[in-house]
Amino acid sequence: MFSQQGLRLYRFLRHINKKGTEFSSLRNKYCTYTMKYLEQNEAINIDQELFTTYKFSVDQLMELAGLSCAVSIAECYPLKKINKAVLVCCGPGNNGGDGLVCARHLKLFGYNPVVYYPKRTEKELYQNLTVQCKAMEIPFLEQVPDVNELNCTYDILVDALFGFSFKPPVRPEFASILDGLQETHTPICSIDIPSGWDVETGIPASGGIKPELLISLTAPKKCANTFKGKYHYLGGRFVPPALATKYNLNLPDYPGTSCCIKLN
Ligand SMILES: NC(=O)C1=CN([C@@H]2O[C@H](COP(=O)(O)OP(=O)(O)OC[C@H]3O[C@@H](n4cnc5c(N)ncnc54)[C@H](O)[C@@H]3O)[C@@H](O)[C@H]2O)[C@H](O)CC1
Ligand SMILES: [K+]
Repeated sequence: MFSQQGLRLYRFLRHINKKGTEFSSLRNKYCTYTMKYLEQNEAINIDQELFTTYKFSVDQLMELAGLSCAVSIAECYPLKKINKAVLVCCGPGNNGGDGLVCARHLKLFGYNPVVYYPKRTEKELYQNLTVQCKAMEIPFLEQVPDVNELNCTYDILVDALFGFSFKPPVRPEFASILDGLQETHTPICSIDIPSGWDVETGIPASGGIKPELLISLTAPKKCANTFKGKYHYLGGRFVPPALATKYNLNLPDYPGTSCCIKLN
């Protein structure tokens, strides 16, 4: 029960809160038009500043990045609407590391991820991420899956092959998996960059993969301007405000405590 004064205070606070929500959603609409789409060098520089000036470790950022990818995928492909088999294709760099983290979180969310990780590195971080996935009974494929397997065995494909350090053209060792991803009709979720695309100009003129979901990390890169898929998400909620200001990122407000935000 409210007193008259309490009721007035309650209504006033509700009004302020509603205005706050309206302001936030207006701001987000504005931000989707003015958000900075990064050049390759800007993405690399921001990444470096996070490590050097802000003293983050790769493990910290990768965990948050991979988690935000798993949450975005679960929002777009909820378990009720889709079966659970997910193939996570991981490349040799940090984009591949995001994929391994994403696979582990998808498993915790109730999906059945399988990892394809053809070019492994000796670095301790990647070895640990691999052990963690295996300890969670996530199988690793030994052979490159063909297009028939991509179509028939999996409900979702996660592309964590290359991120913002990719320099075209694709080297031969990744040609068959990228060909398969280009031909398949199973939905593809790309982490940060659709693999094989130029980070700035986007899909190659000769053709490339066409993801249904793109999860941009930190801020979208210029190639996201040519993305025509169903869902564009932003993840990697770890950017210190001063860094966002320095690079004029103009990021939208993430809703509440969420680690990702839908941009379209
Ligand atoms: N600040 C952030 O937003 C964070 C993003 N993260 C993720 O890290 C990637 C960028 O990682 P990086 O290790 O710099 O590079 P890539 O994964 O893009 O790839 C490097 C890897 O790929 C090889 N390679 C490059 N070009 C080719 C090619 N043409 N053919 C074959 N192989 C190629 C290269 O030799 C390297 O081995 C970013 O996109 C995010 O996904 C972090 O996780 C957290 C911070
Ligand atoms: K990718």
